Parts: sequence; structure tokens; C-alpha cells
Amino acid sequence: MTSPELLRPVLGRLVPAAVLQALAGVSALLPLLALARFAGAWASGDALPGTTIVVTAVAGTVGAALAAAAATWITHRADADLSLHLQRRLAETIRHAPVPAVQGQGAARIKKVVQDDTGALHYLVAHTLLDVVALVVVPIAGFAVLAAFDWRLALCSLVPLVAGVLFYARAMRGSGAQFAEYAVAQQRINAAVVDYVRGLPVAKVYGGPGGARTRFLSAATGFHDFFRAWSSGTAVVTTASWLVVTPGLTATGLTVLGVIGVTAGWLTPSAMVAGVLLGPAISAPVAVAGPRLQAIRTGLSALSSIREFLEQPALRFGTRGSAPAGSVRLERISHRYDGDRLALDDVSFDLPPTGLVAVVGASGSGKSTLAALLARFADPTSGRILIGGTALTDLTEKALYDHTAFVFQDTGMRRASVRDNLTGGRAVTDEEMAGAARDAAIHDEITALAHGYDTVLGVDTELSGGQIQRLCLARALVRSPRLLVLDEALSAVDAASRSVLLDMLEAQAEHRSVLLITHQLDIAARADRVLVLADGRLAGDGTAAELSMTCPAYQALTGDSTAHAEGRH
Ligand SMILES: Nc1ncnc2c1ncn2[C@@H]1O[C@H](COP(=O)(O)OP(=O)(O)OP(=O)(O)O)[C@@H](O)[C@H]1O
Repeated sequence: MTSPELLRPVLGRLVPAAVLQALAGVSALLPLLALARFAGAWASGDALPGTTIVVTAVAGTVGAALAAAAATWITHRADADLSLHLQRRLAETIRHAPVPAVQGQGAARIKKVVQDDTGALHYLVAHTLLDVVALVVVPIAGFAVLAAFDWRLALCSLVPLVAGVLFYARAMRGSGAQFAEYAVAQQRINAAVVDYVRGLPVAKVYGGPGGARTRFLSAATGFHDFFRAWSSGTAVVTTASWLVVTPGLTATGLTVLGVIGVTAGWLTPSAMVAGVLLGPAISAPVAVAGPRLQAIRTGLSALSSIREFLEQPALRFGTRGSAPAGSVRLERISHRYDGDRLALDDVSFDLPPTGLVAVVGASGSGKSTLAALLARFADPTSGRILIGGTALTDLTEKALYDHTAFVFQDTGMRRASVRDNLTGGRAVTDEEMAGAARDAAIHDEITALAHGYDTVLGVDTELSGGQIQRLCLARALVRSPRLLVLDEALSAVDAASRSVLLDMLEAQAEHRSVLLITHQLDIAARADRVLVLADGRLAGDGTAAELSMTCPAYQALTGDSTAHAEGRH
């Protein structure tokens, strides 16, 4: 797909809009033409064609206004449709792309594509196209009409146009590199400001040289210095390119020439008036050619940025509408993030349909990667995951998330009611919802809120980290999954709640499979079975008691956690 092909859905409407705009440009010249004819008739003492002239002038003006309005209406509707179409495609791309790939691009880039780039297309589609048509058609039509009066005067009317173009070309020499630098500098500011705002608490405490605030200020200063140097280097020629095509200057020059011509007898008064009126219409549009070219450049670069974003690889889901019963099996799973070392290295194990299995390992050992692969946030670089013998990739998205529910470290709670957050819009009875909340030890705290389950998070109330984790657990339980994966889901929960939740998870594990990823060995010790990850490899698989006797990687963790605990006291 090429970038302009993105415009295909609205191309059929842009062509008639451009034709209408061209008609508007030509019609707008009719009143000037009529005036020139009137002046000519009056100067040569002929009968004044009053009615014809008034009708022509009014028809031209009204026609121009109507055609331009229709063209603008069409392009604005086309733009709104295109914007919606592209934003839907972008949303789909984000939804289907591997999560680490999307997150790796950063919020600033995603915001730029979804908002700024589609916004830049608004100018291209709704305004710039019509402006450019007018910019081309009006001078050509003006020149043709003036040439019909007097070709010499028509040629002279081109002088300001040519001078303006030459000055402009001089100002734009080498601008390709400058525009590229301009875009990079702006993107640097965007990224720096996002980092700055996101890390505000850290910036306040640890601010100083090298911090996000410094990076933001230095990006802003860099942009200022670059822009200042660029604009001062081109200010004189840029101003000259506007000045030479100002309507007053062109009209004055043609008036002087006209007076000389009429006096000498080689020019008719009617041609002189036509020159004075049409001359500015031929050259003045050049003054806005620069901003329009820039708008085209910005629009095309927005198109190519959107196209690049849309072309990123997607995760394809299968067609099987439900996951078969049976164990979940990881078969020789290896995973490597872009260009990095192996996060998981040849890992195989089974999760039986019931039971509580814990995954432990040092920081960076690959625990969260395991959860991300089970959730199909990305597909493993090699190996496969099977549910009841069916590959994860053969399942529809719904089948996968009906089978497996996740509680991640990143809670993803929305600014919506507790009810909406828990049910995600699914048909869930109040009893089922309250039951899940009770299991997650959060029901009483929800009912104590001002609007109970209808309390809007982030608006009516702010919950603590521990409350949110329990809410996430309830959100997972409400789906009644056959596999429940919890990634460090109890880290912010207080000791009393944690004990209640572990009891509940043990009970849940009697009729579903629960995979508990944790760095807390006391929690892992409650599991029926513990898997130990070390540097992405499965280094141990057994009960905590067995592992503490036989597994050096587990013993190393026990030592670490003892040392860690000792260090704290
Ligand atoms: N999105 C990512 N892009 C690149 N590398 C990543 C990404 N996520 C994780 N990694 C790398 O993969 C390896 C495993 O990370 P992972 O988060 O799975 O470990 P973990 O055991 O969950 O660590 P922790 O306990 O600190 O959360 C690490 O080397 C990490 O730097």
C-alpha cells in the first residue's frame, strides 16, 4: 500500500470537489471581466451594456460562492469520514499488534499518529486540496482572459509571479533537510513532555541535570534555537517573495504600464482596466503557495506515518470458537524481544485443569513474559502453547479470554463505574458480580462506597493500590475462567487480605487451574507445585519442600529472600 492509497475511500468525492472549486475560481473572475468590459465601452463611448454586465457580475459572484461552498462541504464530509475510517483502522492495528511492540513505540508516537497525523490530514483533505486548485486555476484563467484583451499586458502581469516564485525557491533551497529536522525537533519535544509528565513525582524528588524536566527544557531550547536560525537565514528572501506579489504593487505596476500604453495608443482602456483588475489575481496566490506546499508536505508525511503504523505486523487469531477441556501445555517455548537476549529459553510444562501452580524467579527471569505469551500479547519466537491439544493461535480472541483470565501488575482500570470495570459490558448478574467481589475480599468496601457498584472510579472515588488489585481479581473471577493467571497480583495487598485471598485461590484451584506468578516465596509455598525460572530457563518444577532440597535456583532465591528480609530488619 502506498501512502496516497489511504485516501482511496474518499477519492471519488475529492475529484468533483476539485472541479467545483475550479469552477468557483473561474466564476470569481467574471465580475472583474464584466467591469473591464464596462470600462472599455465607457472609454470608447460605446453603448454601455449595463444589464449584461450586472447579470454577469452577479452570476459570477453567486456562482463562485455556491460552487466554493459545495466544494468545501464535500471535502469536509470526506475528511470527517476519512478521519473516522483511519482512526478505526488505527484502533484495530493497536488492538491486534503485539502488545510489547505497541508499548515499545511510546505514548508520544501513538498519540502523534492517532491524533496529530489524522489532524494534519484534515488540512490536506478539507482545505489544502481546494486551496491548491484555486491557486493553480485562478492565475491560469486570469492569464488567459487577460491575454484575450492584450497578450503583451498578460505577459507583463507574469513578472511579479515569476519574481515571487524565484524568491520563494531561493528561500526554500535546502529546506528538505530543515523540514525533516523541524519534525524531529517537534517529536523530541513531544516525547520529552510525555516522559516529564509521566515521571512528575520522580522528577520532583530526583530532578536535576539529566532528568525528564531537563530533557524537556533542552528539547524546547533546541527547537527554539533551530527555528530561530532557520527563519533568520531565510527572512529577507521570504519577505521579498510576498512583497513582490502584493496586489497593490502589481496593480500599481500595471496601472503605470496601462497609462503609458493607452497614451501611446497601443493599449485599449478596456485592456488596461482588465490588467489592473486581473493582474493581482494572477500573481497574488503565490504569496500563499509556501504555506500550502508546507501543508501538502505535512499531509503527505502524516499519510506515510499512518501507513507505516498500519503496516506493522498483527497477531492473527484463529477461528475455533471455544477452547477444548484439558491441560494447558507449553511446548519448548522460547521468546526474544526485538534484538534482545532470550527472555524465555526452551521452556516446557503442563498446567493441569485444576490446581494452584506458582512461578517464581529472580527479577528478569522471564515470569511476566510467560504471562504475556499465555495472554497472546505476543507469540513466542519458537515453540507453541496448547489448550487441550489445540494451539492457542487456533482460538478466536473470545475463546482465549473466555478460557483464561489475567490479573496483571498494570491494572488497566477504566474511568468507569465499578460495575462496568468488573463486567466489561458482559451480561453478568448482580449475584455473580457480588460473588466474585466477595471472593476477592472487596465486596464490603464496594458497598460502602457512595454509589456502591455504580461508583465511578477516578471521579467519585480513588481506591488504594491494594483495593484496585482486589478489584482486578474480582474482574478476573467474574468471568469464571478455566485458567486464572495472576502476575504479581497480590503485591500491594495488605497481609490480612493476602491471607484471605490465598485461601480463596486455594479453594478456586479445586475447580480451575490457577497460575500464580510471584517473587514472594511464602506465597509460592502455598501452591501445589512451584516452577522456578532462572535466566529464562525452567530450572525447577516440584513442591516448595522438594525444591528447597533439590533445586539450586530455588535455594538461591530462598537465600536472596532471606538476605532481603534480613536487610530490611
Ligand atoms: N517489552 C520488552 N521489550 C524488551 N525486553 C523486554 C520487554 N519485557 C521484558 N523484557 C526483557 O525480558 C526479560 C524477562 O523480563 P520479564 O519481565 O519477563 O521478567 P520478570 O521475571 O517478570 O521480571 P520482574 O520480576 O522484574 O517483573 C528481561 O531481560 C527483560 O529486560
